[in-house]
Amino acid sequence: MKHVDLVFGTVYGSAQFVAETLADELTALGYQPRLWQAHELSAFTPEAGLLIVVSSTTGSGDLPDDIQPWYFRLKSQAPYLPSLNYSVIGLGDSSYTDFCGAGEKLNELFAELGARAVLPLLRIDAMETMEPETEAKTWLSQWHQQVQSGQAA
Ligand SMILES: Cc1cc2nc3c(=O)[nH]c(=O)nc-3n(C[C@H](O)[C@H](O)[C@H](O)COP(=O)(O)O)c2cc1C
Repeated sequence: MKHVDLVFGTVYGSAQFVAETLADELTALGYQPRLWQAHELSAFTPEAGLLIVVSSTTGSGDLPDDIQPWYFRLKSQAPYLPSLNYSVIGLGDSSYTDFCGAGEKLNELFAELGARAVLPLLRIDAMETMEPETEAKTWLSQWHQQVQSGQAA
C-alpha cells in the first residue's frame, strides 16, 4: 500500500476541502494518505515517495499564512529531494493578475529541490467552477495512472 503525504494551504477552506476529498479518494484507490494539518508542518520535511500539495493564492500571488512557514523553511534549508514525486494543485481566480501564483511558487520550489513532478501544475479557476474538488478528482485519476504505470515511485 503506497503512502501519500497531503499538504494544503488555505484562507477560506476550499483548498483544505479539496485535500480532504483527495484523501478519501486515495483511500478508496488503495493508497495510505496522510493529511498534514498546518500546525504539524513544522515537523514535516518530505524526503521520498508521493507528495500532493493543494494551495490557494491570496494577496497578490501570495501563499496563505498556514503554508508560508513550511514553504520558506524548505526554501531556506533547500534539502535535495531526488526521491520525492510531487504534484501541486493551485486554486486561484483568473480575474487576479497573478493567477495561481502560490501554486506556481510551490511547484517551482519542488523542481528546484530536485524532486520529480508526477504531473504538471493543475490550476483550478474559481471563475470557472464552484466545485474545485470535482476537477481535483478527475485530475487524481490521471495521477493514479501515472503512479500505477511506474512513472512515479
Ligand atoms: C483577498 C484575496 C486575494 C486573492 N488573490 C489571488 C491571487 O493573487 N491570485 C489568484 O489566482 N487568486 C487569488 N484569490 C482567489 C483565491 O485563491 C480563490 O478564491 C481560492 O479558491 C480560495 O481558496 P481557499 O478557500 O482555499 O482560500 C484571492 C482571493 C482573495 C479573497
